[in-house]
Amino acid sequence: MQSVIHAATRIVVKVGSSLVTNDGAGLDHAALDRWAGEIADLMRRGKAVVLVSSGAVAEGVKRLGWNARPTALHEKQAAAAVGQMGLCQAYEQAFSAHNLKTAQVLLTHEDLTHRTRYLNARSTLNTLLALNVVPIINENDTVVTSEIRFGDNDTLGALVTNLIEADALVILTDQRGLYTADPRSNPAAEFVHEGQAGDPALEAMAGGAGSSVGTGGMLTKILAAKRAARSGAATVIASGREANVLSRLADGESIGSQLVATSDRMIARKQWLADHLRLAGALVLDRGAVRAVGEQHTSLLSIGVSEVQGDFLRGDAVACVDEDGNEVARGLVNYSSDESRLIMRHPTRDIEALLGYVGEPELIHRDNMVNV
Ligand SMILES: Nc1ncnc2c1ncn2[C@@H]1O[C@H](COP(=O)(O)OP(=O)(O)O)[C@@H](O)[C@H]1O
Ligand SMILES: N[C@@H](CCC(=O)OP(=O)(O)O)C(=O)O
Repeated sequence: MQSVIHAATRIVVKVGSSLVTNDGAGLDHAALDRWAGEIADLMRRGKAVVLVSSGAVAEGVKRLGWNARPTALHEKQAAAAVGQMGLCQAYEQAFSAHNLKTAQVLLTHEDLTHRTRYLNARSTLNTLLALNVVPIINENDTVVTSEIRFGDNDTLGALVTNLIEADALVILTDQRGLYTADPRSNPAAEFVHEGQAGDPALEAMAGGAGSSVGTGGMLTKILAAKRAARSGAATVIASGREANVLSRLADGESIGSQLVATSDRMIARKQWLADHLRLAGALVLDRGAVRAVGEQHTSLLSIGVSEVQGDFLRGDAVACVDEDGNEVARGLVNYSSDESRLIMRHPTRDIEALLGYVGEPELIHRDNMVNV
C-alpha cells in the first residue's frame, strides 16, 4: 500500500501537545527543527503544507512553573497566552533555517462557522500558501468559552483540512498510529495499518481521553479522520518521533495508520463544496456553456461567460447561471470578479494579453465544480 501523501499536493500536518512539549517537559526544539526540515522538503516537492500545532497550554504551564495542566478555563487561557509566544518563536526560528517564513493563525470555532469569517480565513490561508509561507495554526484559546472550544486540535486540523480542501491530514502523535485498543493499557493491542474513515469499528478501538499532556486521545483523531473525509481527504495517524516521517510518507512509504475516505474523493469533495460553500457571486453562461457545463460536465472557460455578477476573489465559490438566472452549477473560481469581467467572452488564449499573466486555463475547473 502506497501512502496517500505521495500524490497529495495540499497537506495539513497536526502535531500534538505531548510531542511538541516532550510530554510536558518544555518545547522540544529538536523535534520542531526536524519537522521544519521535513516540511521544507515537502514544499520543495511542490506540496503546500499547513501546520496545526498544539502545545501552547503545556508550554505555558511549564513557563509559569505550575506542576499540572490546569482545569479552570481561565487558567488554561492564561497558560496558552504565555505558551503561544514560545511556540511561535520556536517555529519562526526552526523554519528560518530553511529560508521559510511562518505566519501565526489563531482560529476559533466561530471563525469556521460564520460565513464571512470562514471565507476570510480561507482566503488568508490560500494567500499565505501562494506566498510560500507556512501557516502555523492553533486555537485562539484566549477568547473561547468552554462551550465553543474545539478543545483538541485534532478537530481543528480536520476543519482546516475541509477549509483549504487539502488532500490529506497527517496527525503526528506519540504512538505509531491506531491500535485495536490503547497500547498503554493493553499490550496485546494490534496495529491498524489501514481503515476507512468513518467506520464505527475504529471509534470503538479508540477508547477514552489521551495523556495528561494532550487532550483528545485517539478518539478525537478517529473523529477528525471522519470529518476530513467529508471533503474527500485521507488521514494518516503516525508517530512524530519516527525519523523522517513526513519525507518518507511523501516517498510513498506506508507508515502509521492510513484512514481513507469511503466515498470517491471527487464525489465527496463535490458534495462538500455543494453543502458548505456559500456563494460570493455569479457567472452568467451563454447557451453553449450551459450545455457544456450542465450536460457534458466540462470545465467552464471564459469564452462561455456573458456576464459577471458580484465581487469575488480567486478561490471563492460562485454560481453558474443560465441567462434566465437558473443555477446550473457552482464552483471555485480561478479568477477574481474584476479579472473575470476582463476575460469573459474571450478564448483562453487571450487571457495572458488581457491580464498580463495566465493562471489556470479555465475559469472554473471541473474538479472544483458541482452540478445543482
Ligand atoms: N486504540 C488506540 N491506539 C493508539 N493510541 C490510543 C488508543 N486509544 C487511546 N490511545 C491513546 O491516545 C494517546 C494519544 O492521544 P493524545 O495524548 O491526546 O495525543 P496528542 O497530544 O498527540 O493529541 C496515546 O498515547 C494513547 O495512549
Ligand atoms: N490549543 C491547545 C491545544 C489543545 C490540545 O491539547 O490538543 P492535543 O494535544 O492535540 O490533544 C494548546 O495549544 O495547548
